Order: sequence, then structure tokens, then C-alpha cells
Amino acid sequence: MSEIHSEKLKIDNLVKVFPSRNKNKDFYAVDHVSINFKQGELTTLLGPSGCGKTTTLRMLAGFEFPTSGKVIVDGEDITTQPSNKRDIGMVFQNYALFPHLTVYENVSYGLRIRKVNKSELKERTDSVLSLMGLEELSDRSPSQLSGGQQQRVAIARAIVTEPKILLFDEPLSNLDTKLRQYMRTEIRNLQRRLGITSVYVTHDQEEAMAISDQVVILNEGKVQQIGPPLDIYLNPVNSFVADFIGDSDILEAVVTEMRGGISTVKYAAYGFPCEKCP
Ligand SMILES: Nc1ncnc2c1ncn2[C@@H]1O[C@H](COP(=O)(O)OP(=O)(O)OP(=O)(O)O)[C@@H](O)[C@H]1O
Repeated sequence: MSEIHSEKLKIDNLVKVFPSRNKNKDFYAVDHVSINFKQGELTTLLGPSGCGKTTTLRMLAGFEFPTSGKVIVDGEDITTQPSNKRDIGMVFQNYALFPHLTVYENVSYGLRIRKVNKSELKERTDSVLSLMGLEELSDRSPSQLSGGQQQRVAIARAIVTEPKILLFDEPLSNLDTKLRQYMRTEIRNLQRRLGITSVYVTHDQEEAMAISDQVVILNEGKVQQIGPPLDIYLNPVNSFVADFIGDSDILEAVVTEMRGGISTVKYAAYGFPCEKCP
């Protein structure tokens, strides 16, 4: 019988050193970072530009390998496993859809390369298209979609293989403010519904505080604080965290999330139909 691990994913003393112009001093993009990611939770890596968020995420995905430290999934050390052997889905900032394939072909791609049989492929693809509200768009090519629709296709493509872990690299940064706020709630609701352990990278404090079970504040490659959004807001451990998080819009985002997602009033104000109000 396989052992049960309360943390689905764990990184242990992860270090990534890049060559520096100053030959006498290594540049630590990620500097001894340890994080536990619990089963079914959404953890956000938050910090200013250059703090090491994306490099950490890329090491989870297997696109980058650590200088030292470990990546562990369900108790198994996958640090040196290539990305195509990892049971991990990723949603990219620029969507990374295949331009020459239709929505249906983009979404079913992961099943096709895993040689899933035709009828199961169709069933699973149709089910994810329906979950993401994309059925009507399945024959279009990515260039015929809006930014929000492309992002939905990217998410559908990442979840169709039912990965153990889902990674999001600044998935909303190409969308306008209203759509960003709407999509972040969609992502959070979907993640809760699927119960999939997720790691989300953003530099947007409000976004992080609104959607996370756990937030990891990074600066200059080092963890500054790890905790639930409200704890971090109320009890910053140092002046960097206090300055980075201390803003009233952020408190509103946290409180709205604690009430179960985006408020009905706000939702209507974004121009979405009332029957869809949570
Ligand atoms: N391949 C590389 N070679 C050298 N330095 C790199 C490489 N990749 C990233 N870095 C450096 O490592 C640091 C961390 O980069 P990273 O992309 O992880 O930051 P980030 O927090 O995701 O920033 P942003 O929010 O701007 O995307 C930066 O100083 C970056 O310039």
C-alpha cells in the first residue's frame, strides 16, 4: 500500500545558481527555498520582479534543474526527472497554444501523445471543453479567440490529462483588469472543484491574496514568509512583507475570498450576467 503524505508536493532547500558577470560571486536566483504544498491547496509564489518565482516554478515543472535541493511529489524524489515524465500540468503567461491546431485539437493534445484510445479521448476532451464553457468554440483556431477564451483553452489543455499538480505562471497578466478579476475567480473555483494541488505565480498582491490557501512571499531568491493570506496581512514578519502587502485593496480581496469568492455586487459590476452570480 502506498504511504499517505499530507503534503502532495514539497521542495526542500532548493537552490538555483546562475553564472554571474562577477566571476567571484555566484548569483542565487533561488536561495535555499523550502515549501510544503498540501494536497488540494492553492499556493501562490508572490514577490517583486526578479525574486525567483518563475525559476522556482520551472524547477517544479522540470524545465530547469536545481543546483541543489529536492523536489518531492507524494514522497518520491523527482528532482532529476524530465518534464515529460512528470505528472504536472502547466498554464503559461502567453497561453502557448498551438496556432495551427483547433481548440479541440489543442485541448486533446496531451491525450493524443499519451496514446489514449479514440473514444476515451473524445469523451475526456468533450467533458473538459464543457467544464470550461468552450464547446461552441471547439472548431476555431487560437487566432479567432479573445484573450480570455485563449486562457480558458490553455487551462483546459492543462487539466485534460488529470495531472497530480497544476502550475500557473502569471496566467492573467495579458488580460485587462476586469477580466483578470473574473478569471481569477474562475480559476479558484475550478481548482477547488477539481481539488487539484496548484502552484500559482504572480507579482500582483491583490490577486495572490484573493485566490490562495497559502502565500509564499519571496524576495531576492529567499522566502520571507509563508502562511494563509490573512495571517500574512495581519502579522507580517518583517518590514519587507509589511511594505509589500500593506494596502487596503488587498484586505478587501482577502475578505471577499473568505466569504467564498467574488461578491455578487462586484460580479454584476463587471458586466457578467446575474444567473451566473455565485
Ligand atoms: N537563464 C538565466 N540565466 C541567468 N539569470 C537568470 C536566468 N533566468 C532567470 N535569471 C535571473 O534570476 C532572477 C530570478 O528570475 P525569475 O524569472 O525567477 O524572477 P521572477 O520573480 O519570476 O520575475 P518576474 O516577475 O519579472 O517574472 C532574475 O534576476 C533573473 O534575471
